[in-house]
Amino acid sequence: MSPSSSNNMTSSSSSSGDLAAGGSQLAPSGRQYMMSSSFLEIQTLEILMAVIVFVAIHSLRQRKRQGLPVWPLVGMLPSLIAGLQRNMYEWISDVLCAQNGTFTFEGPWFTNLKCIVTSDPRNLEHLLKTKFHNFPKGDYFRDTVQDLLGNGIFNADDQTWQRQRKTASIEFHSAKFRQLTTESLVELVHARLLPVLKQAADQCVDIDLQDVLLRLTFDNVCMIAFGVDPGCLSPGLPEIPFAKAFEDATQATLLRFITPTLIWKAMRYAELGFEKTLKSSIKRVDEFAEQVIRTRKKELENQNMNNSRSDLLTVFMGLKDEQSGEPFSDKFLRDICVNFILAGRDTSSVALSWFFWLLDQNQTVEDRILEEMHTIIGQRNYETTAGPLIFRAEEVKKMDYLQAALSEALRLYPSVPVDHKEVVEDDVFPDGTKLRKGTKIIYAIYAMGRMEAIWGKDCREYKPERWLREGRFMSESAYKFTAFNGGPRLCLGKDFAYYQMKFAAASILYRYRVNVVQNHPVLPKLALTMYMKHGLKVKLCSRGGIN
Ligand code: HEM
Repeated sequence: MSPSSSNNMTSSSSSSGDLAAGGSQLAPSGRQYMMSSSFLEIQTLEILMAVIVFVAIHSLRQRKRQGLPVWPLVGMLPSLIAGLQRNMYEWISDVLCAQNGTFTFEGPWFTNLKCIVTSDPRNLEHLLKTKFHNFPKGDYFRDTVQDLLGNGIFNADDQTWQRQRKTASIEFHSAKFRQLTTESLVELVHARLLPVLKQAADQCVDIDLQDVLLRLTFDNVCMIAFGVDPGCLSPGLPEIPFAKAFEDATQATLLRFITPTLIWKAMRYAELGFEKTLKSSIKRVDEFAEQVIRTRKKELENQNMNNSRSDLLTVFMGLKDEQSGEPFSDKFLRDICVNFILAGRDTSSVALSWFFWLLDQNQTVEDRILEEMHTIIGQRNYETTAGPLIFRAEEVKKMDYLQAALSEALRLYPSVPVDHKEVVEDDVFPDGTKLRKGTKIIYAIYAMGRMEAIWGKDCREYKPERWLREGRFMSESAYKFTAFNGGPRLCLGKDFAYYQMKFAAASILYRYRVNVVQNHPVLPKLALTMYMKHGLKVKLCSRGGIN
């Protein structure tokens, strides 16, 4: 109803009141005209209301599919928007639990927001392993993330992907790379992380642990991917423009997935809203990557450093494009670097943040981690007691309970909460869902951790014990626990990530109790990886007398 029609109705009702009182100033013909025109307006309104109610009831009754109302024109979009207001991942989990693990989302008819969402391990195995070639990332995904990720490993299929995977895999499994990662971690944790935490503890100030951990993994991945140290984790926690630009870019890229393609493309063209942010943040990301590539090229020209460096960038610079026989272009090197930063920075840090938050609520789990840690240290020879305690690689590997506690955190809060594939040829999922060529598939990793059918009645509880058999850590099928993906695209950094998380967590827990600040709001943020929306504000309590 328009404001003017509302005013008319008010004035007409008051004039009818005046009429009843016999006090009207209006001539009879004017009065009749007023009455008939208000009558017409009311009738039109009533008809309009009746049509709206009819359409609503009809669509709710007739077209409620998979528990979700399908509205004319806009499909299931209203339900998605309502889900976004609350917590999108919980909304998806609720729908999937009610629909036994698979449902079809239908967006507005004029958009391409239609996809099949699944959390069924049988479908996951089919998707990620058995019929791997029938489910690439696909054109829709590539088009959506192209501006940020280019042709890097996350965004590539077929030979472009295979080439990067093979090279990176050899590198990740080389002794030199393992040595680089272990050494860089000792340096980062002991010379940077612990002093920053000590300062916060000594001064009794709250600290955003997620921010600190993101700085740690950012510096770490830059060291192993680029061979440069950006110094993000240092006293005073300086703002690093590249890190900020990277975060803005990943967030804006995710928004493209929930915006009709035509709309975000128009926004990109007109440089509006999140597209404007994306453009400027990608520019800053590119500037950083280009500078690193230029510097490395100069270094390699001036000195023969090929043998002394073992970072990924140097390895890829030494290779040639199989098709052209030429060295890789700077643009391709930039894509490789940006993809590895995304892979290595935003995953372990957010996983650790959820882990510390869960630990704060589960004292018995923390006690068991400490007990395990002290038993392992107790097996040391006593000639090495001087100086700060630095966990050794073989000790970290023995920490089975800690590994179980981290896996349990990842089960409930996977760093990559949803992932995407596209159907190449018509197919059928093992659960009977028909898949048409070109259909988009979302596999809901977050929801999988909340399925009773997969984990049992206690699926929402934090129980590291479910990962242990006779005290030893036992990994689960990648199609049931998909936090690291599965099949040929299994996370390449999985072993490194566990080592990194265990080393950092043990080094912190050995020295501090991490208390989450009371009433600090903890919610997932809508981004490509599962950041905590408001960070993780904590107070650190020194365990006393430990260096
Ligand atoms: C808790 C930590 C981590 C988690 C939960 C995790 C999870 C994942 C997931 C879900 C994927 C599949 C993504 C996709 O295909 O869309 C993936 C791929 C990948 N991860 Fe990780 N990751 C972690 C840490 C790391 C680290 C530290 C690195 C490297 C420094 C890394 C390197 C990679 C790479 C290179 C891929 C691409 C594999 C491919 O497509 O062939 N990850 N990871």
